[in-house]
Amino acid sequence: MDEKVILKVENIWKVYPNGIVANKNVNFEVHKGEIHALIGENGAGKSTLMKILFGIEMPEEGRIILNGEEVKIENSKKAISLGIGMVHQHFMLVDSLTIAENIVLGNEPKKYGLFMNKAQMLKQAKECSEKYNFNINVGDKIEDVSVGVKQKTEILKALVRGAKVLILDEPTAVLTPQETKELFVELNTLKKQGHTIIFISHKLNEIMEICDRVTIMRHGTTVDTSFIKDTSPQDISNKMVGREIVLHVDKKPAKPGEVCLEARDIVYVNSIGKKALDGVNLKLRKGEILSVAGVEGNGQSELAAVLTGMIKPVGGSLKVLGKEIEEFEPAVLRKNKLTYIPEDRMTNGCAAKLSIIDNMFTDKIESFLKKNNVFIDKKKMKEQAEFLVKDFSVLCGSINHQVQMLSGGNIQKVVAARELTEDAEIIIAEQPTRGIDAGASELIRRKIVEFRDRGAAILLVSADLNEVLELSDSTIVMHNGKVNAYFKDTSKLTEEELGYYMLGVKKQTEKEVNAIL
Ligand SMILES: Nc1ncnc2c1ncn2[C@@H]1O[C@H](COP(=O)(O)OP(=O)(O)OP(=O)(O)O)[C@@H](O)[C@H]1O
Repeated sequence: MDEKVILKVENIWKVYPNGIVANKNVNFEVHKGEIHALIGENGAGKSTLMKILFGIEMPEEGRIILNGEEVKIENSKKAISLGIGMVHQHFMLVDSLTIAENIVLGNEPKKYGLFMNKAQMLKQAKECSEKYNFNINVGDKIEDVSVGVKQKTEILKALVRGAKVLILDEPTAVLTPQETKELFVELNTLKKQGHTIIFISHKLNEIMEICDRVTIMRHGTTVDTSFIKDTSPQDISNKMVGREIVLHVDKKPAKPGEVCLEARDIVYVNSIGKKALDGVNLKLRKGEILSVAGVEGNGQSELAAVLTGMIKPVGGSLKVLGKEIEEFEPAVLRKNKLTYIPEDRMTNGCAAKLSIIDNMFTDKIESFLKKNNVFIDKKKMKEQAEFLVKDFSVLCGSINHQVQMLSGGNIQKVVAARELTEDAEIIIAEQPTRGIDAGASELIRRKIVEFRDRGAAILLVSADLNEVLELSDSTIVMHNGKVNAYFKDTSKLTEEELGYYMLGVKKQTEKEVNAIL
């Protein structure tokens, strides 16, 4: 066995109970001390392969060789004992505990073998964060820290448990440019200390910046591995989808029309009594894309939830298409032609156990009634669902498959296909392309611009600053439940500048912020 290879998978096959072959004959080799990117379209089989390496799924066939020896990884405990760690996109931390407590959770140092030794625990956590040059205060509570710090905690948790191979699932999806830079410095430190990192991402520019090699998956199998220095974003996208992906969406200047959504002094208090929205004002006009930027947890999600009737504010007023809305109810708002792509697609975006076709049309049954107004035109419904599946490139065996059987990105495409309907006049799109591959992301971005050009109003809540800068005409930035900046013309902004407002390092005056009204 080649000395430099730390992990090798050979001829892996994984067939899910519904017959979907998620991994077929996968061969993948990772070198000791490298940052290795794994990229592929939604549904290409990346998560399945990583779940196999972390013991969440077992393959039907194939071998995993770690440090030259064949291993069986029956569960995550075994993966951890073998030195494999994984940081998922959704953090698995206890909010009410400190960073240190989270890091040692399950392995707490004990006094007399009984009580938690707090001093020892803090010391251990501090030493670990210093060893890896992580600049954090281990005594802080998770509920008080930024997303970037939560992510560092997750990485430290894996390192404390002895991870030598670290799998990171889209680690930059929720980070500001500054936090991403910091993460990359830390990853390079880990690399220098001999750790190996598998970096799953849809972001080609980041892969080019931080990774040493890249493996491309397509239709369940690994099709190519290259050194980053020998490849290019175009080359990677060609191998991934068989064509060059246009990474930029052209758009003409906006022609904003009348105001169709107006929120005044919105206040929302969350379950722990904190003002998650503290007097938010905004006006959204027809024919414009207004984006809401912010580090996660600064009120953007709550704002989208209030505007779509998912949660009730304790103060403020809302006008939709010129009418004052008394009841902030989803049904009332939807009647006013407001549609919503929620951030949490599994909880709010779909009924996971229902089929794709049912998810697409549950609230549009009336439009499929036959002339007798009794029976549903199932043929028309099927045709329409098949059209949308094709139009949004949803990878699925059949429109009758349960949504929970789809890969994350494909679930998002089903939700987007359902919400970007012909008659939508106001679209609230929250992280619409998160977790979506570059090709499908290009398609959704183009559709959003098409809707704008047709006169719809779009409120785009996105943590992806490249998306904010590319799509939006105007931008607001949220920090600590308030709008702390309003930019009428996004084209003059840079990611770095936005990052400063997102972190609260910069702040506009109230007059500048309220220029939106
Ligand atoms: N639990 C499951 N049951 C049945 N089929 C599944 C299950 N999980 C995934 N699949 C299917 O396996 C295939 C590969 O999915 P996987 O999640 O590995 O893709 P992926 O490359 O990680 O996609 P994404 O980028 O969207 O996360 C897809 O066709 C998906 O529908």
